[in-house]
Amino acid sequence: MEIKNINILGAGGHAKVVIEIAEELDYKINEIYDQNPEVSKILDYNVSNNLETLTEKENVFFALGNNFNRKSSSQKYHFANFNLVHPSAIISTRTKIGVGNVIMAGVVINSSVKIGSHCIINTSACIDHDCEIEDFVHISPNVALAGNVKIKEGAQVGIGASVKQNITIGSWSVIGAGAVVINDVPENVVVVGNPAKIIKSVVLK
Ligand SMILES: CC(=O)SCCNC(=O)CCNC(=O)[C@H](O)C(C)(C)COP(=O)(O)OP(=O)(O)OC[C@H]1O[C@@H](n2cnc3c(N)ncnc32)[C@H](O)[C@@H]1OP(=O)(O)O
Repeated sequence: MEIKNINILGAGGHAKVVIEIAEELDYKINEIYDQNPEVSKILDYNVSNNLETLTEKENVFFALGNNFNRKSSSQKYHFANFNLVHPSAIISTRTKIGVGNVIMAGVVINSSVKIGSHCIINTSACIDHDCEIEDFVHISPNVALAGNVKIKEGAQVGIGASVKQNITIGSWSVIGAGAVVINDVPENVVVVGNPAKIIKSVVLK
């Protein structure tokens, strides 16, 4: 049987879920890295803080919840050319999908969806027909995207939010938990509520 190797960058809460999906899919986890010198263990794995050696590694999977950090890591490291898809996810065979994405338990992706690279499609999210999700996006748990929604680069749709059909959410914007989005959202803003309204600009960290 082919041995599938993976190195993981990130050792926080999100990384725990990524690790368990990789285990479920029979990946061999070579090493786990985190820049925080106070983090030396995750689950039952040791964590290396020597990120210099990570530049030499292949198949690095970015288990980082911060969308901007996944983008900057993708410019530094040899990223994984595969996706980690939980076996319980239901994904239309007509989905086009890049690399480095994690698709968690209970996700449903319907017909003709496009997903870029290094996205998080979190637990039980539903992405309906013809949606387009660009790179470095995070679709949080229990989000519902209706048909033909476009989520631009680096945006985060917060837990439990709903987005009406044909809506576009601008790059790096944040949709608050539980929001109901019925109008297009420009780039670099935070929106909350029902109906979702802009409350501030996004400061990228
Ligand atoms: C597995 C996982 O954990 S995946 C991660 C899932 N997590 C999420 O989806 C979190 C999404 N984030 C949120 O909802 C955040 O509250 C944000 C991004 C919308 C705002 O966060 P902050 O920038 O820290 O704003 P802050 O907490 O200061 O709130 C600003 C105002 O908006 C209000 N507000 C914040 N979030 C929401 C929300 N989701 N819905 C309604 N109002 C909200 C606050 O009450 C506050 O109002 P006030 O000024 O009248 O007091």
